[in-house]
Amino acid sequence: MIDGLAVNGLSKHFGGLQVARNLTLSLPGGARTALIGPNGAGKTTFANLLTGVLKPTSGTILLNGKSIGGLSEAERVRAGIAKTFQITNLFRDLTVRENIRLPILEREHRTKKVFCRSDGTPEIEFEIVQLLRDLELTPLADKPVRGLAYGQQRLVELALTLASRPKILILDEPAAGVPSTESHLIVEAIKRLPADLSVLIIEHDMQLVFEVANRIIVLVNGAILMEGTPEEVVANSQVRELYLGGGHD
Ligand SMILES: Nc1ncnc2c1ncn2[C@@H]1O[C@H](COP(=O)(O)OP(=O)(O)OP(=O)(O)O)[C@@H](O)[C@H]1O
Repeated sequence: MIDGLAVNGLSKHFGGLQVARNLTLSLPGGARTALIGPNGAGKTTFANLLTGVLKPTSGTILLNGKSIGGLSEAERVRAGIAKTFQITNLFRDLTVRENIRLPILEREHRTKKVFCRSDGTPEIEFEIVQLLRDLELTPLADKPVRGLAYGQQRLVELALTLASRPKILILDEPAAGVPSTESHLIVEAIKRLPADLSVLIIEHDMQLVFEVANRIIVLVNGAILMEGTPEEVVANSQVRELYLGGGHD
């Protein structure tokens, strides 16, 4: 059985506009792969094809050898494909702990916002403590989200996503809007993610990409221009010309 995600010949048209062109790639268990490319290259479209927000025009997506093409968004989350929540999904008046409790209750089919204010089962509370620790949020556990720095809020968002116990984690611009003084929080959190989790990072911040990714896929006009190590990508003259700019070194 193929371990992880295998995408084969994935294409998407919006009318006459082709935004994904015959994309073939794999994200094996433990992958730390970045998807980069200029604005409009099709990165978000590709993420939406993986999560089921969009249906492809053609092509297949296999997770651990099984097709997920026919699954809804919710079914794909249950199958193990998760994308980071947008910050607006956080309940700003609830504490960090209460926010993290919500997706766990939901996963356990006990979803009701009112329940997240009080302790769940010992297993649920233990899981929250572990997530808080993994993301170094323990000191902030009982603070309302509204008082946190933006970078810290992004970590809470990541904790919420991890609560679905994903096998494939898509981080869509994890550092977007995070002040440079806080971006190290994001980098460190990504570095501490479970080793066997496959991570796809869509990110414009090249410094962050080079710190956390060991494979980079370059997307241009909906097609893969190249895939390689960060060193190979930086050395590629087309990438330097098209994306990084000729002067990048
Ligand atoms: N629902 C849609 N209908 C029509 N065209 C769309 C739709 N969604 C995206 N597009 C187009 O598809 C192309 C790829 O967009 P996409 O958002 O995937 O690029 P991106 O690489 O994520 O860009 P950015 O880095 O700016 O976020 C763009 O030309 C965009 O205008």
